[in-house]
Amino acid sequence: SHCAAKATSSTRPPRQLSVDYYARKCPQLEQLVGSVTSQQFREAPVSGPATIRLFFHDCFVEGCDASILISTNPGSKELAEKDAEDNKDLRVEGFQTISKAKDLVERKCPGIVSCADILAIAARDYVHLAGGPYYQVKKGRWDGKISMASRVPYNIPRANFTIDQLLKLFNSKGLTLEDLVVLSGAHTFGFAHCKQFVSRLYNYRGTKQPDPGMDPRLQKALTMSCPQFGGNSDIIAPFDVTTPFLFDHAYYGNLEAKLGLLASDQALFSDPRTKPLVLQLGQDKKRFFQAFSIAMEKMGSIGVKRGRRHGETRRVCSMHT
Ligand code: HEM
Ligand SMILES: [Ca+2]
Ligand SMILES: [Ca+2]
Repeated sequence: SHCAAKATSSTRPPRQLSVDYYARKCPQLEQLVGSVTSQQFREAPVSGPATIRLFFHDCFVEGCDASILISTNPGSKELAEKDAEDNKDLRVEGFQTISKAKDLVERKCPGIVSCADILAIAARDYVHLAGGPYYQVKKGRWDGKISMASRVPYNIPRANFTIDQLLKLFNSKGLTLEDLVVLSGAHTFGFAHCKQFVSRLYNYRGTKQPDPGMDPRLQKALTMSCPQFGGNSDIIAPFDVTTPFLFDHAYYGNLEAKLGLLASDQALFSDPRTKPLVLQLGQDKKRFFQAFSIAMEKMGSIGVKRGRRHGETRRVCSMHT
């Protein structure tokens, strides 16, 4: 009847992604993206961590909709997401990867594939290229119409967040305590600027002492690159002192050894809710890889859009259509 029809249309099933979404319209999509990511990876390995972080920052603001890729309109008062303070340190290599892949995909399958899906595929490619797991990527995300710097701050976690703050934010995205621990494992590669951890090196919480949760040898080494005041703001340190370019489970072993770089990393080991999982993942690479694949799929489906009302398919990822 009339009422039943109305009920179905307003309670549509959750927007679903699928592995074979482009099977008919762009069957060679993954190869096209793969040719770009493998070349970029050879020429600039930092493209890996750069792109995975880009994907994370995209999904946490407005959902996985490529809102992070939009450039601020010259002359506009409102800044786009990528120009927000918390996104300033996203490396260009991530943006370049997506722009190159999109150019190639547009040549072969014009007007078909969203930038959001290309970002999800490229992130997976780099995880695998760096030695991590290979997992299928579900597709069907539309690109978003909104990109506002003002929506970034309360959606992106900070290096000094407590586990309570991290959990609250992750829960608000539909992610669990386990997802938080597992996804933080992405800090198995890549780098952070001194300002993100310098508060742990000299005067931790006003004690005039370093953070007791940091190994003294790591603390010493980091003070060499990061002076308390007036250092070079371009200096970076690896998240994983043992294998900074390899996607492995060393991150968790490092936390056990007090070698976590950010306070938010080391907090995963000091909090009794997350410590058991850190210990397990540190001992079991296979388990970490499986869990990471599942958690990336979950993160990759946050706030997914479908249809013209909320979405668009861009020709150029940095510009709305
Ligand atoms: C749990 C909360 C998290 C916090 C507080 C956090 C914070 C940070 C910070 C401060 C940096 C350094 C930025 C810089 O100085 O340039 C960074 C880098 C990075 N983050 Fe996270 N992050 C978190 C979760 C994640 C997640 C979930 C992922 C991906 C799944 C991720 C992937 C990365 C990667 C790969 C880098 C290195 C980027 C590069 O070298 O270019 N992070 N993160
Ligand atoms: Ca987004
Ligand atoms: Ca590593």
